[in-house]
Amino acid sequence: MASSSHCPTKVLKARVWTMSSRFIGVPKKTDFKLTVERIPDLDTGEYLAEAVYISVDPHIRAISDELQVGSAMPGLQIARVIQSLNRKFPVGSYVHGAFGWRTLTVDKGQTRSVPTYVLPDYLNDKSMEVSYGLSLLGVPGLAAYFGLTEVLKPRRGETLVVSSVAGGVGNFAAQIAKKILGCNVIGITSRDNKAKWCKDRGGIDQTISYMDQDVVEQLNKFAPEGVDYYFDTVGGDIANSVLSCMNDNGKIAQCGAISGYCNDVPGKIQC
Ligand SMILES: NC(=O)C1=CN([C@@H]2O[C@H](COP(=O)(O)OP(=O)(O)OC[C@H]3O[C@@H](n4cnc5c(N)ncnc54)[C@H](OP(=O)(O)O)[C@@H]3O)[C@@H](O)[C@H]2O)C=CC1
Ligand SMILES: CCCCCC(=O)/C=C/[C@H]1[C@H](O)CC(=O)[C@@H]1CCCCCCC(=O)O
Repeated sequence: MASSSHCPTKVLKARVWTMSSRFIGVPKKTDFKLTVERIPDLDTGEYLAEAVYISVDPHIRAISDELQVGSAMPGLQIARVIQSLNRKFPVGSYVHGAFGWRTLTVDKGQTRSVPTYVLPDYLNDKSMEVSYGLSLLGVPGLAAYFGLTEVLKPRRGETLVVSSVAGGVGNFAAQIAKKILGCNVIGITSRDNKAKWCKDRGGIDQTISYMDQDVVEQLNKFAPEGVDYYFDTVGGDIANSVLSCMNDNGKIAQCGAISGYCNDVPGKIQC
């Protein structure tokens, strides 16, 4: 029997956010409903985890047509185990799981849409934070790292453009490309304040604020010899602009297309 602080008599309730109406355009507060769910006593092999961080991803909007109205919102979490009848998930450990937008989850450690796992012992390093399990050391960091090292494979000194460079995935991609791979990195974001953060904190070479500047004009200025690689997460007009500045045999990693996620036409995501 695994060690446990399991208390069968206490009634626990989870707060669960559900999709109360289908999204039209950008989701509104009224499209969500907060519900309460009773947590059953644990069975053998189960553990109970309390949400510490919930990741609210753009991806969820993109797949929302597949969700049932009234169902719980899906999403990744870092949750802390507070009761356990499963040796692999001891009380006090932090778990990465696709538990959705809910405060308490009973789980068996099975793979859901992504694997469920206890965070490795990087937490012993005081410079590391639990939230990194959902960011740099989670799916956004992996998407950035493998998109660069397995798909694009840029070489030192080559020019790489990253869109949504102030976002989770884009900011990791740009920093890995600059600080580890030694590329000349141009980042695209909406506004100057975000661009400044990417340059000052992220060390990105050049930035373009697409709300205030002409993307093609700026690319021609920063990359007069053309763009070698494009790490794209937005699609749409920005992607078309970058494409027009690509060199022959340039490479593109299509990692997302956020500009189309809030389209009202079901199933139509413009890349
Ligand atoms: N999170 C993940 O694990 C993964 C995410 N992706 C994809 O990466 C992309 C970004 O996701 P993520 O980094 O998590 O998201 P974030 O929420 O961290 O960043 C999203 C950013 O996208 C930009 N954006 C929003 N709408 C538009 C638009 N219409 N046109 C151009 N840019 C827009 C905004 O930045 P700005 O103000 O600069 O426009 C916004 O801050 C998405 O396409 C997603 O599907 C892919 C793989 C994994
Ligand atoms: C249709 C647009 C795809 C854009 C790519 C993207 O954003 C993908 C992100 C996910 C990745 O494929 C795996 C993930 O973990 C990312 C986001 C998290 C999704 C949570 C799903 C939770 C659930 O299904 O319960």
